[in-house]
Amino acid sequence: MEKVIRVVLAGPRGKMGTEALQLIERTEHFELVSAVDYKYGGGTVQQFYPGYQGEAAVYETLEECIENEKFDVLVDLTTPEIGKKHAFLSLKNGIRPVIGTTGFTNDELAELKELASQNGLGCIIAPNFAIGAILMMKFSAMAAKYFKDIEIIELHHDQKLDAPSGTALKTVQMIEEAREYKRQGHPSEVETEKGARGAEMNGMRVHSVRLPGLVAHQQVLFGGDGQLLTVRHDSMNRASFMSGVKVSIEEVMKLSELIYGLENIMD
Ligand SMILES: NC(=O)C1=CN([C@@H]2O[C@H](COP(=O)(O)OP(=O)(O)OC[C@H]3O[C@@H](n4cnc5c(N)ncnc54)[C@H](O)[C@@H]3O)[C@@H](O)[C@H]2O)C=CC1
Ligand SMILES: O=C(O)C1=N[C@H](C(=O)O)C[C@H](O)C1
Repeated sequence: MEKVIRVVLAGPRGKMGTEALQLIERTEHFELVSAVDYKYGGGTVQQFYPGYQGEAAVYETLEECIENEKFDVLVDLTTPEIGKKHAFLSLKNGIRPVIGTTGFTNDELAELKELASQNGLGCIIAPNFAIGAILMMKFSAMAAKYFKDIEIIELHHDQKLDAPSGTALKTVQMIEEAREYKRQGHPSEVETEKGARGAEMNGMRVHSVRLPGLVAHQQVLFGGDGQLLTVRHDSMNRASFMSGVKVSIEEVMKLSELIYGLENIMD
């Protein structure tokens, strides 16, 4: 039998958190120790997750949870601001973080990497847990060797707090590793309306669409002489992210360093 991994979930009532609760519950070798939720602090998970048979308590803050519980992994599916705070706090307290929130700067990633290595702890920061999205990024990096003119369009639901998405930022980073800086468009182009050409990153243009009805989508457009290539991924629901969350909880237990992006733990 596999060793049981004791998990705490931050953000259990969110769109991702609700899926993650179900994943933890149905996975035999995962144990939900407790949840962190500012609204239900002092209560139990049963209060907002009908049908749940366990006794996991809810803490208002991660600090309180760490003081009272023993666990292996923190899964964070809250907000960019809280995800960052929880990543540092976990590593400082001997807990392995699996962070799904986005918005980490390079300096913050470097600081967390150092902290994880110093403490010999695994830490996974995953801009996107969906296998298809990881392949979309890998294919984009491959294509960038041959097509230097690139525009990224990421499309998300209108409740998303950060723009561009973590996936778009990671895609830019992976493309940067595969191609030199190249400024997109005409050298003398002018935006008569600010923002019309999107954000400029390593010469690429990144456009963020926010609409009700969307979940999480991205297309990377490559232009060449007389040809276009589009690499696109669509998450139609949050279940698409759960196999990546499961693998991350399992893999973070075997790591003693920080991994940024699941492509680094895929064969
Ligand atoms: N890496 C990935 O593959 C994915 C990452 N995400 C990211 O995950 C995060 C959550 O996404 P959704 O579930 O769609 O958002 P959501 O808004 O539905 O859920 C966020 C939850 O966090 C809770 N929360 C806020 N502050 C908190 C705190 N201090 N302590 C505990 N809980 C707190 C909120 O009450 C809410 O229930 C976002 O940052 C999003 O960008 C979303 C989908 C996929
Ligand atoms: O907020 C979301 O929904 C998502 N966030 C991640 C991101 O910023 O890339 C992953 C996915 O796109 C969904």
